Amino acid sequence: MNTAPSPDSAPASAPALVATGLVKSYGPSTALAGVDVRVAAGESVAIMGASGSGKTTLLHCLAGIVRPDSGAVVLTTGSGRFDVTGMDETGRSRLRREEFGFVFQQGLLLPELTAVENVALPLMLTGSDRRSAESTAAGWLADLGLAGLESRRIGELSGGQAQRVAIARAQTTGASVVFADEPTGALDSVTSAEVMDALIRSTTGRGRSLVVVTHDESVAARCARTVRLADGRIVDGVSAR
Ligand SMILES: Nc1ncnc2c1ncn2[C@@H]1O[C@H](COP(=O)(O)OP(=O)(O)OP(=O)(O)O)[C@@H](O)[C@H]1O
Repeated sequence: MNTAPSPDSAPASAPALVATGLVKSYGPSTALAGVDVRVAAGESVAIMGASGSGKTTLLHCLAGIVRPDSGAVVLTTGSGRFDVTGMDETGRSRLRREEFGFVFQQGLLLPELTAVENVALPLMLTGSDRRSAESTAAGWLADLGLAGLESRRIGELSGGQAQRVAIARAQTTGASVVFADEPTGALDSVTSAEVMDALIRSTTGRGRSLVVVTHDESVAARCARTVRLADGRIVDGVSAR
């Protein structure tokens, strides 16, 4: 990342995301009832569980999108140690831009932009000029097997191609951790396998961590470890370390 947003004093070390005691309620509904989870550098972790078990809430707490009612999330990267839960919204939003990448089911790509413009956007938001951002973006598109499709708008791509554009976009800023929520939910099984391979290769293959929320056992099987939630608690796979 360019500049460390308020790191505390710990020395730089390999990226790792450590959550302890996460509790989050929405009115009377308890989404997380005390979750501890650790994601090591270069590790891929699937989060599984029935609908309503708290998967997306956990992912959002880990990524600093949602602040838990209690508990802590700490990210350690080469840039420093970040108290994700202790930061204000401005700090968390900067952390999300600079240290985290996101891939969602629908990709959240901007349909009016081309593939290369979508991938270049996060770089331009962190200060790169258009020419160098698009050059880096084109490199990521090629890495994900999309060379030649740079100028296509998102609607002119297949679902699998669009998800690979979303994966490229999540990588451009050098994210330490990539979060994916049902990244293959809209794809057939063959395309899903290809997209998961691309996602894993471009993240853990480069030492980044990957956290994937999925209902699909075949997607989870491609991750190094699966954490299972039931009623806001981890029931299996608490930590490999
Ligand atoms: N913004 C919100 N407002 C109110 N309740 C919420 C909100 N987000 C989640 N919840 C509730 O918290 C619980 C956990 O939701 P969450 O979306 O984390 O589960 P999930 O396991 O991801 O479910 P699904 O697989 O259906 O997406 C559910 O009871 C849900 O209704």
